[in-house]
Amino acid sequence: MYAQIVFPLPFRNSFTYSVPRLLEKDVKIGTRVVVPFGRRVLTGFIIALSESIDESSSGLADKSKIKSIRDILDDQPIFDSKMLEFYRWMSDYYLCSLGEALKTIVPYGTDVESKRKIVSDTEICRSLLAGEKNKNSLKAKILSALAEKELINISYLQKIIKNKNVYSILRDLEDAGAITILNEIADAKVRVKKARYVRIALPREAIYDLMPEIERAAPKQMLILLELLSSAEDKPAAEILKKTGSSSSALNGLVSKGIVEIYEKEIERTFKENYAEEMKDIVLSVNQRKAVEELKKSNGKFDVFLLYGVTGSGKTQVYIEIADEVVKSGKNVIILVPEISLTPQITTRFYNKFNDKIAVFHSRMSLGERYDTWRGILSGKYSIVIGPRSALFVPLKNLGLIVVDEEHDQSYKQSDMTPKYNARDAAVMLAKFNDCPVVLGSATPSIESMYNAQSGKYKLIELPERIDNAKLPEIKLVDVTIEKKKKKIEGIFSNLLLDEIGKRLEKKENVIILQNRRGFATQVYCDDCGEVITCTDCTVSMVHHISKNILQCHYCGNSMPVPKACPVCGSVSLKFFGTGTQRVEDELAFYFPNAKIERVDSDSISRKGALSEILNDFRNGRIDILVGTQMLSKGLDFSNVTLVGVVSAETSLWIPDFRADERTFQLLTQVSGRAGRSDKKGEVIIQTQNSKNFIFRKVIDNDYYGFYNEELELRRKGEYPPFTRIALVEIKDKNERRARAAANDFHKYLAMHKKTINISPPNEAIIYKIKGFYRYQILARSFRNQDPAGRLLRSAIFDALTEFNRLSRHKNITLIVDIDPQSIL
Ligand SMILES: Nc1ncnc2c1ncn2[C@@H]1O[C@H](COP(=O)(O)OP(=O)(O)OP(=O)(O)O)[C@@H](O)[C@H]1O
Ligand SMILES: [Zn+2]
Repeated sequence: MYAQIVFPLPFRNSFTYSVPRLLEKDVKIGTRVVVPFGRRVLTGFIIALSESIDESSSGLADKSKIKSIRDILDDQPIFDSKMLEFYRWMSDYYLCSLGEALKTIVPYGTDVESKRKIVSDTEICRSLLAGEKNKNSLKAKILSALAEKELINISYLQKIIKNKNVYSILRDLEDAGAITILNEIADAKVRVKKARYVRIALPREAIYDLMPEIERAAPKQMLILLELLSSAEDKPAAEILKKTGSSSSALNGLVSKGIVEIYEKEIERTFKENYAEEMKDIVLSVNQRKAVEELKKSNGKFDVFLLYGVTGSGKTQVYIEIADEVVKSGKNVIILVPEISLTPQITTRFYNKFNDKIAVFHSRMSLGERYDTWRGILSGKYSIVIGPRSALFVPLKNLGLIVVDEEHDQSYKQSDMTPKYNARDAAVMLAKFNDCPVVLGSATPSIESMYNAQSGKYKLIELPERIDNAKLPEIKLVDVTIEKKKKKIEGIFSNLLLDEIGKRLEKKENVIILQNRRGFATQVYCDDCGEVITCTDCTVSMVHHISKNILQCHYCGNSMPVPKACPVCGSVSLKFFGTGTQRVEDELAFYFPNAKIERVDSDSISRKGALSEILNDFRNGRIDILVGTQMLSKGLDFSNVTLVGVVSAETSLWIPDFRADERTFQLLTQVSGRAGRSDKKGEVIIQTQNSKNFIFRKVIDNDYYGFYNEELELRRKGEYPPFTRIALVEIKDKNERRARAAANDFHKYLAMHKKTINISPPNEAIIYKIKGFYRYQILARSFRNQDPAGRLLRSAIFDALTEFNRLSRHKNITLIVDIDPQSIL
């Protein structure tokens, strides 16, 4: 039997392996296997099985060269043939290999990787070294290292001789009998957790008979027995020993008498959310009921719905109702939410309804907790999975519905790793392959999704009103430049905002203050020469963090002490500029010394559980004011919040990116939507230096459609999505010249397609250097009417990649293709 295997690596073809007789009964399409690959051992996915192979077509010269599978990792498939079609689409659409697409199924840390070691015959190595004429040659260096040590890791060898190209020499040495290369499989990073459990091995009657004797001779054993008899369930050995204060010798005594047995049992690691809310009894409003009825019209078949419901319109309850219907019909549901660690509220509400039928994923879980939850899904334990973008790829069978909450959110885009998928768009495809409906919900739908709804591709459902007749908040704009002239601004706050905060504190109402930059001051510059202190590895300014009194780069994490003088001219008049959340918190504490203030940003909530605690305290009135970044704009539902303040609205508006307006509109509308969600009226004060920008009018008027229409025109003029399909190619290297040369090369190959697609010249990226890499970008686009599915665009890039890898002298640089990029910075 033969298996076709793909690897989570950039090569696109599959490889043929033979299946040893012993493993034949366990190999299945969709399982992971461990196989030799070149000189490594890798984990791959079986995508096909066959009894024989067609030697002419597989390009194999010799059947005897086919290697065999070593091991099978999964006892059941983690994907089926339908899923395989979906992952083929992913690899085709995002231009990655099938193996790279399949890798998204597997939770991080469960791969088996190879760690290779060399065992050397030091004698032979020494004599070979003596025979080397050039003692500075690479071979001589390798030999002298091997003559010293009998056992050495290849990676360590590469490090001490400062050269990676050791393989061909090592192969020669192995042929010469000087060394043996061992493949040692390093264990996966996560494994099933097991613990020793104790159970009673005799009938109770028999034990009662033995008791008097045990009590007399071994009182500790008696304590253990009583503990075991007191509960109906088996207990972990460690727990029993601790509880009875006895040592393991007492327990072993009972084992040797045959009274108890010790066995191994799997411990399931689960995450317990600290945040809790009571379950409300909810009767759907008329609009909610209508929405649910609309959704049910799909009859379980593929359909895409855009649920546009204003903030506080009760979208969550609509998801819960429809999910409940689907689960009752025997099918399963995936709910995607943005960066779930930030939204314990929505998970808690689902949890209250579905209890142990629901599996929750989020970034605060440990690897073990994730792995166990994942295996629980595979074994069919759960009907609903809720999580961030990666939850789309869980091995949940029999899918009946996908919900993407806050579909406009940027965090659905994978921006760090290949494939750079957008989980919202992938969700639509996954629903298509499974022939089930998908619901995209938002109070600020993305331009693309609304365009699809307007053009009839998606079905639009609206929730135009807030629950319980709550009104949308009243929004006021404060022009900081004008207020400064009138001397109506102190520090970073306008008098108006300070007054309003004061009023809320008196009334014991709550306040949310948004400033979308973390740190204290976002720029440090020299007042004499104008030098701005930037990161040594990135072309961005360093941010002052006051708690540790350091400057930190938010792109690479580099930090340094605050300099005493300008590094260029030596002047001591360094100025701190730009406002981060720490400074906002600091100033608020100055104006309102008696208020309880907490900060929510990625610095302050890094500790597990910190966010849940803060939100609990906020809900229970132990915190008056929350200050934070965009984290505060997402889905928070606290009825006592009556004021939202935005310190400076332009943090995202000035970013030179075609989505800057859209992002800013969404952020301001969403954060405003946290105010006035109950009978208490809400108010929002937005401070800006840019009051003329059109988006502010739209935010103030709660005019989503007005914003949409105006922005759509700008996109049409700028030739951006949804009118074009775009792809961003990033070429980067630590060597500036090489990066530029490679970008020019790639551009040359891509330009061969300039009849069908529109290609920008290779430009320096706006952030030219990140983590020491110089970055060049090429923006490619095709027009929707000529290339509706984006096929021309992708095939042009694919061809250029092939040519580049075949011909360019610079192919060793890093090249990243981003289809449908979220930003072009
Ligand atoms: N039919 C109902 N009757 C009473 N209360 C309801 C009803 N539906 C929802 N609610 C409550 O209304 C509040 C707002 O609902 P929810 O948080 O789902 O709004 P949302 O549309 O998701 O808003 P946002 O987009 O701002 O996150 C919640 O506290 C929820 O429990
Ligand atoms: Zn940096």
